[in-house]
Amino acid sequence: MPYPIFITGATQRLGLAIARDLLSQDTPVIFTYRTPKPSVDELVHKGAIAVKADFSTQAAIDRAILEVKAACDGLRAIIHNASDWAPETTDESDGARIARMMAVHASAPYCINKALASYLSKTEGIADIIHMTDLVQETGSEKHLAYAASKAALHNLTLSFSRALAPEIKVNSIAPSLLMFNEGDDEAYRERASAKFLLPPAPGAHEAVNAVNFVLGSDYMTGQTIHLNGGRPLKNC
Ligand SMILES: NC(=O)C1=CN([C@@H]2O[C@H](COP(=O)(O)OP(=O)(O)OC[C@H]3O[C@@H](n4cnc5c(N)ncnc54)[C@H](OP(=O)(O)O)[C@@H]3O)[C@@H](O)[C@H]2O)C=CC1
Ligand SMILES: Nc1nc2c(c(=O)[nH]1)N=C([C@H](O)[C@@H](O)CO)CN2
Repeated sequence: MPYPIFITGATQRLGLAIARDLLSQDTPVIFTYRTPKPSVDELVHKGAIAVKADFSTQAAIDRAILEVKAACDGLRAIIHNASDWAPETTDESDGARIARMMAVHASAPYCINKALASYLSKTEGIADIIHMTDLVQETGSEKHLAYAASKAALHNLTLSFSRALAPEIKVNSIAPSLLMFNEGDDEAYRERASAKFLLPPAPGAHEAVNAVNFVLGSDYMTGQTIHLNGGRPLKNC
């Protein structure tokens, strides 16, 4: 039996597509979820192990790490997908918002990678850590300042962990921009967004699935970012 892949926030959209794809390849999966929903049961029914975790607090991050350690002897990979695309208008103080964004996108991956690196080292061949980041780590975002800053921190962790964990563990990022629209994005938003890309935006979750499989299949790539952004940085530059 191969060691499992641990994926955070795996019960909707990109994370769910990645988890389903791994299970279809007979790769065991351990996943976290925050909100109970039918996809939790679906993944468990397919053999995955569920860990309930809200990464907003350090205590919850530490609890999740203990649960993952109890659920396996080793890991093939960790995929940090859990994320909250919080705008600057959320009903909380600025201090609370930046602390929460940093907890979910930087503290959780940092603590999980440090705590589980020895589990990854047990895998036969090279193990992987994949950080789901975002184009805005490089551009910033006037509507999602705290979110963008925390994704930039995660990008930086890709660089540091790739140095610290080689050669046993590869560490890479996948940095999307608009792979999927959200429910509630109206036609005007979709048209405005589409004008910002060289390629038609919102291609779907399979783009992330393909990128994950490429990273897992490579023995010679670490500290890198796969940019899935439809050429957005080159539009009108
Ligand atoms: N979709 C896109 O176009 C883009 C995606 N990305 C990145 O790709 C990844 C996947 O994107 P997407 O599928 O759209 O993400 P979603 O926002 O749809 O889902 C992210 C998941 O993260 C979980 N999550 C949110 N907050 C927390 C928290 N505090 N603690 C634990 N889990 C939490 C949610 O869990 P639950 O549902 O259980 O509450 C949710 O299932 C993310 O890292 C995202 O930033 C980057 C750029 C563009
Ligand atoms: N956790 C999430 N992060 C992001 C999402 C999302 O829905 N959940 N969406 C985006 C946008 O598609 C953005 O890329 C469009 O400009 C970014 N991050």
